[in-house]
Amino acid sequence: MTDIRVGQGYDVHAFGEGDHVVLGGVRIAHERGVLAHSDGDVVIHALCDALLGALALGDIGVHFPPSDPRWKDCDSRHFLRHCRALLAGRGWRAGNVDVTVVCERPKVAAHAPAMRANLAEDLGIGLDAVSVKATTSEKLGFTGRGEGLAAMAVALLVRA
Ligand SMILES: Nc1ccn([C@@H]2O[C@H](COP(=O)(O)O)[C@@H](O)[C@H]2O)c(=O)n1
Ligand SMILES: C[C@@]1(CO)OP(=O)(O)OP(=O)(O)OC[C@H]1O
Repeated sequence: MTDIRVGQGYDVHAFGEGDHVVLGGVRIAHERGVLAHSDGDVVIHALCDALLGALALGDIGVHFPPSDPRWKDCDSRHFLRHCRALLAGRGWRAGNVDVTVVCERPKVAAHAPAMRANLAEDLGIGLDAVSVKATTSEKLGFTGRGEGLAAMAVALLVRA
């Protein structure tokens, strides 16, 4: 029987009108918001895709279609907790997860502890198993031009 699984996820949202972004469930004041059906939390969306990918369960849009009005402005932590339940129902849990946010601004590092705490709570795992990092793209590409932000995630699953 396989004892571990691994998945990866990636998400992008363009900046739009607004005064904050939500990353890892943390509201961060910013001069732009993001264009999204939900709260546009790229950290959680990438993480959900990593968790779903580890069990070949499709992606976040399969489970939460952007055409469904129930997910309009939805707190993405709801999606993450749902993914945890899907895993648990199949006998798995997250072992550790690692997320990288890519944007010039907002600066993320000071918010990483609160983001990690949210993710750890929603996944039911220890803080030491949840990593959140950030990088600029050195002014290159769409993130470098400040057109949007991206996140990449990797999740290792272990038997519950
Ligand atoms: N949105 C961001 C981007 C980066 N950081 C922090 O700055 C450090 C340096 O970034 P480089 O892209 O120049 O390597 C990085 O290690 C992060 O700690 C950030 O907080 N928010
Ligand atoms: C999260 C969902 C929810 O309807 O919509 P968005 O907030 O637009 O985010 P996206 O990363 O495009 O993922 C698709 C959807 O599942």
